[in-house]
Amino acid sequence: MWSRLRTILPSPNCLPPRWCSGFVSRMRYMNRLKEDDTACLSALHNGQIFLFHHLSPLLQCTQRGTLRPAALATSDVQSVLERLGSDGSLVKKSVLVSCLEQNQAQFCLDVGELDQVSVEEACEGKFLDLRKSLFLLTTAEAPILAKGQALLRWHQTSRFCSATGQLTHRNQAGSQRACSSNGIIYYPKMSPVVIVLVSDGRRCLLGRQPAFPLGMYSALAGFCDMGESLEEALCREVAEEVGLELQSITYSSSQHWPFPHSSLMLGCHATVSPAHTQLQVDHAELENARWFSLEEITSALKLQTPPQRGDSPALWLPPKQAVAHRLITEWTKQQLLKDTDQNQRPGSC
Ligand SMILES: NC(=O)C1=CN([C@@H]2O[C@H](COP(=O)(O)OP(=O)(O)OC[C@H]3O[C@@H](n4cnc5c(N)ncnc54)[C@H](O)[C@@H]3O)[C@@H](O)[C@H]2O)C=CC1
Ligand SMILES: [Mg+2]
Repeated sequence: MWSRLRTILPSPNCLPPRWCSGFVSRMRYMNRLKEDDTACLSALHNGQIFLFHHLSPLLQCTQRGTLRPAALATSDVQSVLERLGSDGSLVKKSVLVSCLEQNQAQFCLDVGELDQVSVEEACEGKFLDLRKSLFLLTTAEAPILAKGQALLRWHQTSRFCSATGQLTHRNQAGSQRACSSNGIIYYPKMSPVVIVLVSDGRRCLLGRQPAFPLGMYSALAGFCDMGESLEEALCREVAEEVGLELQSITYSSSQHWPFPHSSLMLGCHATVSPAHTQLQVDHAELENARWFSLEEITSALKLQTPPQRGDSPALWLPPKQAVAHRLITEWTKQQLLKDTDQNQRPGSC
């Protein structure tokens, strides 16, 4: 078995907009807000807030009937909270997540201590589970919600120092917490996860976990063990879950994923020998895994609505925002190109 990691430049839509004018100044401004509590508080007063309720984001319906995250002016959020009987201190629990042009900072805030329906009515929106939201949202704000939820969850579960047992206190941006007794600083935690679309040259391999929505299959994924490289983790996960040995690995792109806790998903393509494609699925990890043809994948990519109970079983793919979807789309394009090349070769009919 051998593996090779080739770093290729992801397609432009995977990259942060660093060539847009103002990118450097925005990044430096964000960095300053993480270090300077007074500047961050002032940015919060002039900024925008995405509200969450018990980690579910607030979405609003657009005039075109689509959903988008509600980016509310901090002053409006402040008035709503005051009307609902909360004192002004709640807004200060916002966490910094992004920055618009003209250095307008964006924050996320969980108002789970207030009545959900009252906030929804006051803000003309609905709090929706983040997983469901990611299936429905098409806007560029989806990653901001994922980041916001991950940061909010980290603060909710990191209130005590694991060395002293004392309370920890956050900075204004919410980018770190410090122990009140010995000053140890804690930063938000992420787990590296490998995700791989395995191909035998003609078909691609997808797996299904019991908790997935009806009909959904995805690329194989798994947490990296301590001490492992990306390549080692990929080879181990594929061997464990489906009993195959990888021949080659190509890096595609990465993604932050907030479920179940924060992960950094490292997305790759891999190949196995067409002579060794027999699967031995570990049913403790996967409900099923199987090879899918290009035709099956292209039909699934066209589906607009998820299969319902009672429908004939149809393949349903992860949402557009998931790196798994990106890997599947990249593989499909590559296969279609290969087919076109073969058909254009002299002598092909
Ligand atoms: N964004 C995307 O396109 C996709 C994301 N994923 C994500 O990938 C992640 C990993 O996939 P799985 O197949 O579940 O992983 P997995 O194959 O490693 O199995 C999960 C098990 O690994 C163990 N584990 C080891 N280290 C862990 C850690 N740091 N945190 C939690 N559990 C750990 C636990 O026993 C857990 O039950 C999942 O969180 C899933 O949400 C999965 C598929 C698609
Ligand atoms: Mg897995």
